[in-house]
Amino acid sequence: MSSVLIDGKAIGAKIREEIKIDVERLIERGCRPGLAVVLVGDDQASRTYVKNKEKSSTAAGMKSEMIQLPITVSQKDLLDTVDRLNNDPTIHGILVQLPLPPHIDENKVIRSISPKKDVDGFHPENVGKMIIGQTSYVSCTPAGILELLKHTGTDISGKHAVIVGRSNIVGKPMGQLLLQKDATVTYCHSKTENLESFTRQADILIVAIGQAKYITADHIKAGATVIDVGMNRDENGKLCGDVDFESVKEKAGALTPVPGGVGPMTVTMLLKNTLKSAQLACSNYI
Ligand SMILES: Nc1nc2c(c(=O)[nH]1)N[C@@H](CN(C=O)c1ccc(C(=O)N[C@@H](CCC(=O)O)C(=O)O)cc1)CN2
Repeated sequence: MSSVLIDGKAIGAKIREEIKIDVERLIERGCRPGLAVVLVGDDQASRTYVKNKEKSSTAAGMKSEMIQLPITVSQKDLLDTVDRLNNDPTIHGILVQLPLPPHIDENKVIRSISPKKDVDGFHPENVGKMIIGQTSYVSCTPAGILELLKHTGTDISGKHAVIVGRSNIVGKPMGQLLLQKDATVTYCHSKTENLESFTRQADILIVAIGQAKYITADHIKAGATVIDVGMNRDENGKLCGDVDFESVKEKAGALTPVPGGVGPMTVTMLLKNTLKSAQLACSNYI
């Protein structure tokens, strides 16, 4: 393997230790950060992520409340649950696990979360602030990727960052964050013609398309930093990313693995946002 492996598990663990210390400090001052996670239905992957969030927030010393609602829950009951959490002073961060079942209006649910407790950074108020460079909660996966780039000393300013994928929670905010760090940003997506002609120009390539091992060594420039956001199962049922790790590792300068790359950073950034929300809320009465 010629490329540097970007170890999100290790970097995330280091940041979580720092978060834990700050949580202890806040508790000493009478304020325990609280995170509420709402899960609708029993999708296996979502259950795993939610359990992980619950476990990680508890390990950081936070209060953790997991609310599981049936897949048949009405939109009203879900909005009422969010409303209750918005008004609970012991809860500083609220997230509703995505995806939601089709009968629920996802945008309406996201908009119902108080922007002050929107630790996922999905509320339009936080997205808008992020785009114009104001302090806000930033979507956890792109925020985690920025941390990975920082920890690996990757130059961003003036570099060409190519984002493959344009979701609201990863691709779009990722490009904006890199733009703020003075990268030249290109967005590619399912309708992009001749994808390789763009990805081969990338100094930093971020891939979030949900297609197992789609990006191969032929798609990349030698020495590029490649960040794999994918979470798929291969033909043997083994977890894999959107990047063909085995071929790309021989050509990239640095590369994230799946698992152990971006995923652990997503949860770490969630804890960081929850801590920040608690610090802000508690500074009002401490
Ligand atoms: N409300 C939200 N919903 C969803 C988000 C989100 O940020 N907020 N992101 C994804 C899923 N996700 C977090 O919720 C997530 C996915 C994967 C991981 C992770 O740590 N993956 C591990 C492997 C896990 C496994 O073994 O299955 C890894 O990459 O090492 C964390 C968070 C969609 N929904």
